[in-house]
Amino acid sequence: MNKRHKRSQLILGMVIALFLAFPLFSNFYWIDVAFFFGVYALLGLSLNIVLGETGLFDLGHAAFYAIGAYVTAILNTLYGIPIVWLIPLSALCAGVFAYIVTSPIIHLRGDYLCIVTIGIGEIVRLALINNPFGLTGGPNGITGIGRPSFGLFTIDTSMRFYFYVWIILAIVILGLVRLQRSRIGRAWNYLREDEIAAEMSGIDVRHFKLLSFVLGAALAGVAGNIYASKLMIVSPDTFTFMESSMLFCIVMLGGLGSIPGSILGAGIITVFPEIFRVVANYRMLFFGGALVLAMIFRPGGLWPRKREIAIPNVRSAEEAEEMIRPVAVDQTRATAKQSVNGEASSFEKHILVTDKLTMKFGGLVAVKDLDLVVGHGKITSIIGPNGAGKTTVFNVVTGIYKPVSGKVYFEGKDITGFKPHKVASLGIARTFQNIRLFPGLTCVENIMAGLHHRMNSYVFSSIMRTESQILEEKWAIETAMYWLDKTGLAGLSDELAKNLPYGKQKLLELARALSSSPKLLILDEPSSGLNDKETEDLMIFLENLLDEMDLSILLIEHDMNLVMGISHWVVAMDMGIKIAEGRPQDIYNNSRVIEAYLGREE
Ligand SMILES: Nc1ncnc2c1ncn2[C@@H]1O[C@H](COP(=O)(O)OP(=O)(O)OP(=O)(O)O)[C@@H](O)[C@H]1O
Repeated sequence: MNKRHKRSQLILGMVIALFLAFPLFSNFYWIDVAFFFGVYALLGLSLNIVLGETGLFDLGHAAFYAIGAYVTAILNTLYGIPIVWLIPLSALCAGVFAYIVTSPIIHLRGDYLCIVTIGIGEIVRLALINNPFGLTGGPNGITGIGRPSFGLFTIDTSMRFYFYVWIILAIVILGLVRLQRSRIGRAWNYLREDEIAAEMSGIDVRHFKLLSFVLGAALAGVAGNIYASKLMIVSPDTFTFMESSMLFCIVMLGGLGSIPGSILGAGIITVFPEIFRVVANYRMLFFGGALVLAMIFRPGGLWPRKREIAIPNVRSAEEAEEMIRPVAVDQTRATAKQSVNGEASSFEKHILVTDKLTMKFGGLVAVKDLDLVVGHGKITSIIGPNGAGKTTVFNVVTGIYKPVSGKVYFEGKDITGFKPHKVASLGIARTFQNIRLFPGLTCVENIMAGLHHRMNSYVFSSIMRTESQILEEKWAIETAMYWLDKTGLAGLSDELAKNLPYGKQKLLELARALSSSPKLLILDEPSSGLNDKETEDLMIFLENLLDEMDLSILLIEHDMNLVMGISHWVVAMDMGIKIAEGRPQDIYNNSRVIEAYLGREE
């Protein structure tokens, strides 16, 4: 057991001891405060999934809390369904409600999403006040809600509620920690850091955003159930915009994506007002000031998440090889395919084909009727002056833009208009002209993004830590370490991507693309910002990759030495049109290409 592990266990032991001893040295008033601390910790953690992990601004989270509380109140008072049975039902109803209301708006970002979620919160509150179908009791709410009971044991005292909520919280924390360290948690973090890079790495943006809303809402629903059974009354004035704002503060104050941070934030929000009750009128002023100061001096929150990946135990070389093998197997698939019958078919020769591809931005034709072929196992370069439309071609091929007309075929399959994550999962990986990494995540986590679509574990297997999930995680970490090593970044596994120098960031982006075991690698100006030596190393690296992986490469490059040095085929573009194509030497001497770059001699 290492030192860190021992320290964590010691801290955990102390926290449990404090938790058990707390009722012994406090009165009922403070036990009740501790209960509400637990409820707000649950709520903070639920919003942390949406806001902290996924970066989605949700200022209407109290709506999901309300759904949980009202489902419990209605079904318990009208039909006598036991409170404990209503815990999963509250979670389910809040989750389904979140799915229904956020599905149409999930594509919204930042402040737009924020405003719409405020609207959702207000609509729910107003609906509760209006007493639909006579179910919610209007402004007075619902009274007479029962207590949770387990057989003959009923949770009916402050002390029991205290243990009840904190035991549920402990189970929730365990599940969330596991989720955070799984493929699901990483996918959420990738979305928070850079949505386009995440989607291009094979992550279904819509799906994972919805998942975070649904799980966050379900957890808020559980908090609603506990709250309703403790107070035995629910009314709309609990679930106001102020309540949502307070939950927002909990997450921001604690630190985005930090589980201990959200608990600390909940502690501050619930315990401090009680301590400062004598100056009750100035409480909000104090909060506002504290939040401003916290954001200035600790913009990452009071207890930010420390990012590190638990590297699996050192294993024998054979075991490591076994783990990484899937990459090698995938990499060799094309070789076998090409050698069938000696002569490859047209589509086997050309991994990518575009047919009369056209892309417009308003009145500007960025790409016009482009016919492009990328040879199987070859390096094809697109060159052309600034604004020629090269990056637009990449964006259309990778699904970021939908073309106005024309088709894109990958391995003979029409992929025109496919979403970027679908394109990535078919075997196309790319890097970007202006590097798009996940800056706040470690190098290993960045590379693991490329492995996402090759992994299968989901919510249940991640929370339960099934054997297959553990194995898959180990495989992903081993594979990421392999590519880290291969791209010359060994030793930087736990370094945050944003701390790397520019050249290393480029390599990291390349490692992420390669880890997905692509059939076609698309590189947008890979040598920009590199010095001559680094460019030469890159050239050798790419050529070696072709030998080792049987990969096809399509690149945009301004460095003519690189283009002429490694390309098998060069396509020249100007003003959205293909003006020439051929072997590098032919293009080098082509008068139209020279003219496009240097202008016509008067
Ligand atoms: N999202 C967009 N909206 C509007 N116009 C765009 C958009 N993306 C590209 N363009 C325009 O399309 C044209 C082609 O741009 P593109 O970035 O594809 O050129 P490029 O050949 O890659 O240039 P560079 O070498 O400078 O990167 C340019 O005139 C550019 O301004």
